[in-house]
Amino acid sequence: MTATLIDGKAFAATVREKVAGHVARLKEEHGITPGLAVVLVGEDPASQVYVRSKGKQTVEVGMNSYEHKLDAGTSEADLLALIDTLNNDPAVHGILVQLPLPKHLDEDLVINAIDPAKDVDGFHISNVGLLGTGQKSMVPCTPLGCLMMLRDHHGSLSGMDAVVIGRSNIVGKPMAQLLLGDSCTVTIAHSRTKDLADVVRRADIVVAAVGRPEMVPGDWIKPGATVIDVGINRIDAPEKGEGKTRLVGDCHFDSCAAVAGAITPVPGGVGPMTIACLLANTVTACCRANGLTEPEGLTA
Ligand SMILES: Nc1nc2c(c(=O)[nH]1)N[C@@H](CN(C=O)c1ccc(C(=O)N[C@@H](CCC(=O)O)C(=O)O)cc1)CN2
Repeated sequence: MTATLIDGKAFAATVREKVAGHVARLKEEHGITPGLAVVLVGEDPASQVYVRSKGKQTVEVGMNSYEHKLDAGTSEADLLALIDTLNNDPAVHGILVQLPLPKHLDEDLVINAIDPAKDVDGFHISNVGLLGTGQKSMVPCTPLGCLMMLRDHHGSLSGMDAVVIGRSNIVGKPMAQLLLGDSCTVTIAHSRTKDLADVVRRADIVVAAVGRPEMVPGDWIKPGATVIDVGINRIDAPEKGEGKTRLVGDCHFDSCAAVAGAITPVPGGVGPMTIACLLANTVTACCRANGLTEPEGLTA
């Protein structure tokens, strides 16, 4: 491997430390404790792990955590009623509904019921519009984490060629907006993109967010490029024993790392930054709600 490893786990720890410092200041100087409400509907095992981790890390940085675990059969009306209660609760500065939701619930309707000022996921249509027009918004956590790591590694991103593979509302589209905001020349590639390999080969920055295990091989990567791997895919790992699995990204790590200048690993890359940025967004939302100066370096 020749690439520098961008250690998301270590970087996330520094973000959490900064968040904890701001939380302590909010308590001491203003008597305010930021509060984050996380809503989980159903029993998806991965979602349960993420929600537990969010609650634990929220408390560790000194904030209040409010967990709402609802039955898989919860009606849309009951979920919307809970969101309304949280929207009107002054102790709650951030609201997050864990995705995916069970099939009978309309994700767009539910997300757009959250007060945009408390939408720490940045998925509400108002925040999407504000980000798209370069205005102050809540920024989705995963792309924000990627941007923080890229800025930390490169300093300025101005003028760099960036290719985002994947056009999801949660990662691909907001990631492209953020890179554009930092004056990159941005291409969004997807499943219908012609000559994907050639498109990716032009990029100084590759952000892979397609959810297809090891789809990007090293020979697609321009020598010295920075590879940000958003994918978290569980695959069979018979080499570890019968029935065993392991996590891989959307990029084939060994071949990409042999060519890239820098690369994020999976696990331990983008994933830990997602929760760290959620905490950062909650502090930002709390400061904005109280008319206080928001923390520097924790937003886009
Ligand atoms: N409302 C939301 N739902 C979902 C989001 C989100 O940002 N908001 N993102 C994902 C899940 N997610 C957080 O919710 C998340 C995914 C992965 C990680 C992480 O740290 N992954 C580890 C590996 C974990 C493992 O061993 O399985 C890593 O990459 O190192 C954190 C958060 C979908 N839903």
